Amino acid sequence: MDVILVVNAGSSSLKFQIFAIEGSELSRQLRGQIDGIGTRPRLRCNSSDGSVLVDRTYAATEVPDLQAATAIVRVWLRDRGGFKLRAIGHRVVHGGPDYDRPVRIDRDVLAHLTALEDLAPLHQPNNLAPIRLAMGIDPSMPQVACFDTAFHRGHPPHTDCYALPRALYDGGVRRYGFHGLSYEYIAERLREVEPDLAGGRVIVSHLGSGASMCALDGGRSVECTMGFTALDGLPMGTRPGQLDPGVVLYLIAQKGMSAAEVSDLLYRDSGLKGLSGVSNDMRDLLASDEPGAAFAIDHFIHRCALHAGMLAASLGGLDAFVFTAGVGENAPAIRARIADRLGWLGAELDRTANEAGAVRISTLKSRVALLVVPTDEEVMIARHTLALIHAS
Ligand SMILES: Nc1ncnc2c1ncn2[C@@H]1O[C@H](COP(=O)(O)OP(=O)(O)O)[C@@H](O)[C@H]1O
Ligand SMILES: CC(=O)OP(=O)(O)O
Ligand SMILES: [Mg+2]
Repeated sequence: MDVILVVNAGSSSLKFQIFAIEGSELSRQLRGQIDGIGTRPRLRCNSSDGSVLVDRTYAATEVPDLQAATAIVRVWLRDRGGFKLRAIGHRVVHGGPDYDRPVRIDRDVLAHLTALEDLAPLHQPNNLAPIRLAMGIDPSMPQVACFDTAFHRGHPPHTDCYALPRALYDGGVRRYGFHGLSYEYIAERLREVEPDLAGGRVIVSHLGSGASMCALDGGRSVECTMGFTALDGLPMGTRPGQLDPGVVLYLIAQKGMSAAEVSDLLYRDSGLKGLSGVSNDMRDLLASDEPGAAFAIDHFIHRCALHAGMLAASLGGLDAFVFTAGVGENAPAIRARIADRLGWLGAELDRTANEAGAVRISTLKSRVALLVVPTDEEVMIARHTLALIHAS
């Protein structure tokens, strides 16, 4: 069976899927992930009919990082056999100013993407490591990079610039936005499940370990809370979200911190983890009695509400608000608190539907449709990969 392997290295998880190629169609064969990397690692993989192929937990020290997770997944996939690998599609978080669509990877592309590693230190090195590994094993294997940033590349310059001297914009310092594969998938999915809303004004809130919101106007991205890097916008598992740059200057000038120390603080020790002193994982915070856990959640909800207001302003109103990703799909208590803060926009939560995990979780009289739509960055990557290998 000819297949495409899709690899998606997030900040706390490694997700993978295998799709059989059936002409111009794809059929999912298996879907797996190691999540909780460094905290509570768990390898799970299901076949297309939902049956469990593996479900195994590890000690945090056994899977401390993405590299260890990649090694485990590689061995597990190799032992399964039965697939003829035709191409590998990768999620690559940062595409910089030059890539506004997926690209077939060669050594030049890889060098270009390597130069962006510092702009996405939690992701880009992890995204590129499996590309290099596969290139070393079989240089002729087609590999495709699909970017988080590409879906947002149509933002006009006056919205994706910072108010800095123009030369910096020209040199690439601009708001790129991230989670674009997730937003592209949701925009397509909305056309199937909610065609009337898909053409309207929609905010998608991708609330996972990394978190952002995207304003979709008629299915096209017009704003994203993330910017030059995936640090901006909402508070996240270990990242602070929006921050006065004066804090960074203060830490360097007054506290004597090096750039590397500030980077570690902002990428690894802030967000829910830094604020709560308990965990970066929303599940742990929801289960905790520590006052820090409740405080971090209060902050998260508050910032989500503020950013939702900003994006609603960018759209000039709101027709639908979509929850997705790890927290958005699985935490009804968080959805309820965010939905309550959208009341001024006319949103009204149906609490029973929310607890039951329905797709539409707003009441019939709600002026804003509240939806839960599971994301699938991997199928988006597989579609792009298939299109590129067919085109070449
Ligand atoms: N049942 C749940 N309740 C609350 N939060 C959850 C639940 N399941 C997963 N999460 C949260 O989702 C996060 C992972 O989201 P995900 O989108 O998979 O992240 P990423 O792709 O950034 O690694 C976890 O850190 C956890 O906080
Ligand atoms: C861009 C980003 O933060 O991605 P993730 O949520 O997968 O960590
Ligand atoms: Mg993710």
